Amino acid sequence: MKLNLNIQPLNTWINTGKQPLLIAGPCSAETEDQLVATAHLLAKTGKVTALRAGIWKPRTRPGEFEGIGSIGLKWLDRAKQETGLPTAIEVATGKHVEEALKAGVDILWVGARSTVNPFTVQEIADALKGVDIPVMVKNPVNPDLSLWIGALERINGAGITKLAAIHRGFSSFEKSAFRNEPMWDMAIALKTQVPDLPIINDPSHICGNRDLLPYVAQKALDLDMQGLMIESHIDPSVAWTDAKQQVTPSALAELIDRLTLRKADVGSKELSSKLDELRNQIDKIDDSIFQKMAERMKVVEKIGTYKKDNGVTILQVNRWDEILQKRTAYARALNLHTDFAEKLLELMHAESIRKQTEIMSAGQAEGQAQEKLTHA
Ligand SMILES: C=C(O[C@@H]1C=C(C(=O)O)C=C[C@H]1O)C(=O)O
Repeated sequence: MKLNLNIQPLNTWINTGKQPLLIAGPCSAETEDQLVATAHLLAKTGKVTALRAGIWKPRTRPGEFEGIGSIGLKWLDRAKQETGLPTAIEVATGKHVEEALKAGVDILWVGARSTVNPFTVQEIADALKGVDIPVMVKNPVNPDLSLWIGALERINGAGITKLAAIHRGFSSFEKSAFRNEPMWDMAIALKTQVPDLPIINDPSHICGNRDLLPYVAQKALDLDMQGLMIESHIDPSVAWTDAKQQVTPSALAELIDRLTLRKADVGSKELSSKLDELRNQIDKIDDSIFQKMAERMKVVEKIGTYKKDNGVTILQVNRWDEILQKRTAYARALNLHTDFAEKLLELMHAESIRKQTEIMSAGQAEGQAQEKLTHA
């Protein structure tokens, strides 16, 4: 289902001339020198679209550096005057919005910890009423697409049409190579539901360490995201926050140079007719996969009826296990990824269980209704 948000195209409110669009700057504004010097080095790379810096930092545990606060807004303004870079900061309260607007900040973003809380988002939205400023909404900490969309709707509802989403990954109990699981499917689902909404990827918070940045940045661009937000510090080794994931401005420039830019627009006739031909093949194959699925479901229905008549349970663990083993081995032989085969089988099995449950309970529901009638 497509969602209608009132959004202005990205190129009407940010300079999309640089490829890729890049918002860079330190995780936190620490001192005036650190911020201004970093900004100059970033501007010198010629690759940066806007300067970011954390002024108020939401920290998980108390007692950590919680941002330099309002004074940093003056430093940010100086950096902007000296480099010409527009500025971007996170706001988490109505008061932050007021102060940022007064200080002439150009772009605001709502952080992941705020997006989870509709009260906070509404407070920010209320403070933005009647203001014409670009706002970006980071995904909520937890993988909940509705919360992300809800926050975008609240900000849009306040009249903000220069709107974008930021994909910064999702918190997960299981430890992996990433600080925040990318769960790319969430960003794809958002793009599918709100195709006009630009999505900026934040490799720094997904990765949590600088080594993984190129991989995530490239993947984001290949998924047709509209830009990147990457943390950059003049000397990451002494950064007060997120030292491991920040890169120097020159390392950032190198990283950007190594990215391969691909176009979303299929463009030329030759390219599009070749793609059309291959897509026709995909259409036919997909149709036959669905026909086979429907055939399988017909057999499942017969099995369901047979089990019902003979008092046999729906779930048959041994048979299910046998299917999992045999089919994943077969999939491997066909060069299909085991995870993919398992997921597909699990989906089919769940649907098979659902269908058989429907068959088993059909009579039951009728019986219960009959019983109610006779007792009435
Ligand atoms: C269809 C059956 O019921 C369930 C569904 C299965 C399937 O869809 O392949 C396999 C085992 C059962 O858990 C069956 O018992 O064969």
